Amino acid sequence: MLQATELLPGAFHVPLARLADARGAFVKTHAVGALARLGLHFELREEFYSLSRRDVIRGMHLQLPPHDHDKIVYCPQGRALDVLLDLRRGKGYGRSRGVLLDAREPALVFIPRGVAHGFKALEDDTLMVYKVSSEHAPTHDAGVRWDSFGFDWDCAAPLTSERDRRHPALAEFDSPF
Ligand SMILES: Cc1cn([C@H]2C[C@H](O)[C@@H](COP(=O)(O)OP(=O)(O)O[C@H]3O[C@@H](C)C(=O)[C@@H](O)[C@H]3O)O2)c(=O)[nH]c1=O
Repeated sequence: MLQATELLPGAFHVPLARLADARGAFVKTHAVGALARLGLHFELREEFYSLSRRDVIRGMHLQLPPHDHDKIVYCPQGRALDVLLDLRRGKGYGRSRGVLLDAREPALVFIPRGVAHGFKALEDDTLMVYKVSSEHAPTHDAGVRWDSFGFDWDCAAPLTSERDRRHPALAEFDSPF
């Protein structure tokens, strides 16, 4: 893993080495030792992926205590604007950060519990892979409306889910973190 950037306290963008040869490319996406060198200890409980067309916006999602979890995401196909929103009470509350995830320049994003996650697909067939440190708990699967926290998504007509349109605005969200 290459030089990491801290996006929000405890949230990291970590570039991944892409080893290309005549056959194609090789990318290591999980290395416990490299995460530990960033002070990160991650216990995998579930892994899943989503496929999105261009201008799909998913988010902003997080699981609430006691089912809260850390999350690692990466984009092995396509391109996405990945977005984090800090919902941990304190001076950083409500702060957001966006970072480009491009399969051609692989990187992962580590998202600690208490930080909501979302993204906009910048291309058709954008694949997002997730790893989470607790199991899916539908009763504790929460969110904040994607257009309620002042982030510029630069998207006139996003395709969103019914569930994502019903999330509370940031101003209405009662954070347990
Ligand atoms: C997240 C999740 C969903 N599901 C189900 C619920 C639903 O029927 C279907 C699709 O779920 P959603 O509409 O919530 O999928 P989606 O909007 O893609 O949810 C994802 O969004 C991004 C931004 C994240 O950060 C992820 O952690 C995850 O919350 O899959 C599971 O069975 N297990 C899971 O862990």
